[in-house]
Amino acid sequence: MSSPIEVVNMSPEDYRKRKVALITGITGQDGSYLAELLIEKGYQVHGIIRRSSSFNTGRIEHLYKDAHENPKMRLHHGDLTDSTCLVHIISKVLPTEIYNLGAQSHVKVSFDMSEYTADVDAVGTLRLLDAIRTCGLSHLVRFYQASTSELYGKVAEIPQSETTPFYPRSPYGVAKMYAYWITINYREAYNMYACNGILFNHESPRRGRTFVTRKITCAVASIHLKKQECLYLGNLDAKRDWGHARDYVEGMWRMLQQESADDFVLATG
Ligand SMILES: C[C@H]1O[C@H](OP(=O)(O)OP(=O)(O)OC[C@H]2O[C@@H](n3cnc4c(=O)[nH]c(N)nc43)[C@H](O)[C@@H]2O)[C@@H](O)[C@@H](O)C1=O
Repeated sequence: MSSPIEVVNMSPEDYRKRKVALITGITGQDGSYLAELLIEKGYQVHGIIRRSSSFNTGRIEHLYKDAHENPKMRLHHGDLTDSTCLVHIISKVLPTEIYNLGAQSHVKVSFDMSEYTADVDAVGTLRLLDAIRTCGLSHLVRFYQASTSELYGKVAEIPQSETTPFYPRSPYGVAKMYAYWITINYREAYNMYACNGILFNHESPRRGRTFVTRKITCAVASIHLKKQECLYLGNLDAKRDWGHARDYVEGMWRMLQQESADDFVLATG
């Protein structure tokens, strides 16, 4: 096994051959599908999880048994609000690819917790990008930023395209707007391979129950089982493009396998 000094002195090609991924937000819908995909592709996968008094690893339990039983996956306690731990984890793991999927991702909640949303979603992205620099890995690591169709917010045209101007309409959208531009800024200022994936809504059986698709499907099941009588919803005029999360995580991986970094939109059309 190579020492950390030998690893950071490798050529970018040899460094990437190690196939080590670090995922923030690994316990979420996308993180769990991405971890599965990367393990299948022969990556060693590392995930950052937030400390919680209750178990929050339900979506990745089938992948993570014990570090001794599954050496392909390791979890680290950490948080996007804590730069020290990000530097510590990155310097230990020496990832070849970093996927920043960690976020306060609920649009409605971002109005109730706007400062927290900005701290995690906007400044958290900056902390992660800067941790890569602090570890001296800017020229070696490939970085994926989970951007969002919420950047289009009050849409300037229908349908949206790569050239549609952004107009975020929530603290979530505005925080993600900062993350989008800081990713581009690090790409241009430090020549980092850093991509934004602007993803439209994507769903799966692993989608959290507070998002509208799962709220409705779970309610239908509960009503059928006579455990619930009615369902209360909010704005019914919104329109959404829905893809499947499993397809979209493959898109994330492909964005990091290009010759040069760019920003991409994923939607079903
Ligand atoms: C791309 C984007 O995708 C997601 O954001 P979202 O589209 O807001 O997701 P949602 O499932 O909460 O809402 C869908 C629509 O449905 C409306 N809606 C009506 N009634 C209820 C309702 O009762 N609950 C909820 N949650 N929504 C409702 C709601 O107002 C909205 O117009 C996140 O992953 C986000 O992180 C992201 O980046």
